[in-house]
Amino acid sequence: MTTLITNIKELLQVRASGVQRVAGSEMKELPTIKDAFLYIENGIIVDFGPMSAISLRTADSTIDVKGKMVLPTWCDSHTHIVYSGNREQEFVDRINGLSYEEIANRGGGILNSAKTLQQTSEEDIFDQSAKRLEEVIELGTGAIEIKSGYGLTVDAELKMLRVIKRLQQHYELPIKATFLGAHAVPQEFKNDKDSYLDLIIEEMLPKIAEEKLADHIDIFCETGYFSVEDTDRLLTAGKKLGLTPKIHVNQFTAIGGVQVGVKHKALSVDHLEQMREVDIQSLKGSDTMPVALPSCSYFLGIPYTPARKMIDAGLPLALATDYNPGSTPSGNMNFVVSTACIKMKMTPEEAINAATINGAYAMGLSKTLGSITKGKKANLIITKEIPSYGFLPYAFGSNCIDKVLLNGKEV
Ligand SMILES: N=CN[C@@H](CCC(=O)O)C(=O)O
Ligand SMILES: [Zn+2]
Repeated sequence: MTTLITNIKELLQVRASGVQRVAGSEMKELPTIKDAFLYIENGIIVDFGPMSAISLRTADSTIDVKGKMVLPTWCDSHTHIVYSGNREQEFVDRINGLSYEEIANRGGGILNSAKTLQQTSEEDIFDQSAKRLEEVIELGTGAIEIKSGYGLTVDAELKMLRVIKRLQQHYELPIKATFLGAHAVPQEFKNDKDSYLDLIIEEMLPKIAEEKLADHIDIFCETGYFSVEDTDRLLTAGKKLGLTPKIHVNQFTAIGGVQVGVKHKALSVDHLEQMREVDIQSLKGSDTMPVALPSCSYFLGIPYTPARKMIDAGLPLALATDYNPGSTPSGNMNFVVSTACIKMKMTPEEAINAATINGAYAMGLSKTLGSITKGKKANLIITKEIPSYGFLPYAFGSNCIDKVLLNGKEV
């Protein structure tokens, strides 16, 4: 099966193979080809270039996209889209003055979602999550990471991970699974957090490894949740079973989460709304990708990750949604890219790099996704007619996407 896309107004994020991520001042550059073509064979990008260099090719289908742009699909490296029900009441409670922390302390928050999920069948969770996944694919997401963490019992955590596995089998896009059993301390372990960690390490992890249900291990390293010592212990255990760390740190307080992540060679450290100079320094020279989640900052009214400081210090940065029922009930990467420009003062080039190649890196997928490169998957966004690529973040709230292709096929 071959597809030829012709008359592309501008082909964005064109990279030679071997570029796995971009950092610091490199993020300001978004390589493009104007008036381009792109050729796909069996779901893989096999050729592209200026229209003037198009050779006589036959294709099973041709898409003429005059006036439109083509770019790699968004790579959303941090989501919790497998959940049950919603938390609109907490949203209203926050409008009326309660804080996220106060709601959590009253048994709301993550524990509220866990209670609902424990009472929902696997089938029902699958159906609810599949709807969200289909919605974000239409919004241009072509690779995604999904976490467990709303189960908090052996059975419910396994149930979540099995739903993720079924999503992997049903959908065309790559899905990475992350085990987040240490998302919150369940009520019954309130005064005995160590026993909950024992349960995770001794019962959950071996089953997950045996059934090959996860690629990554995550923990909410945060005041009132899990400490740096807990994080160290869990990541050590997870790595022994082949799970790569990808962790929640520095959302509300900076307690050393970045350092423990770097120590364990985490693939990414995510949130980073509270960044000290020492945290920026710790990331320098490491292979760990910092990930910002601006929709979470927007929804909770908390600070934004200091992207400018981080990029200006030479760091790479990825952008993701954090789609979840409590802090970010949105999986719209277009909104993330706009908000990064508007609120974090990232340039359109930086934001697009952060949401494509760097997002792919934060999932361990940048060899196959995240750029227009020969040999990579043809997971592509075809925009509507737009004047420039800067229009994508500028026109926040508008849907600028005409078509999404996964493995070269229109969805
Ligand atoms: N911060 C920890 N976990 C999620 C929120 C979970 C929830 O409120 O349900 C996050 O990444 O924002
Ligand atoms: Zn999260």
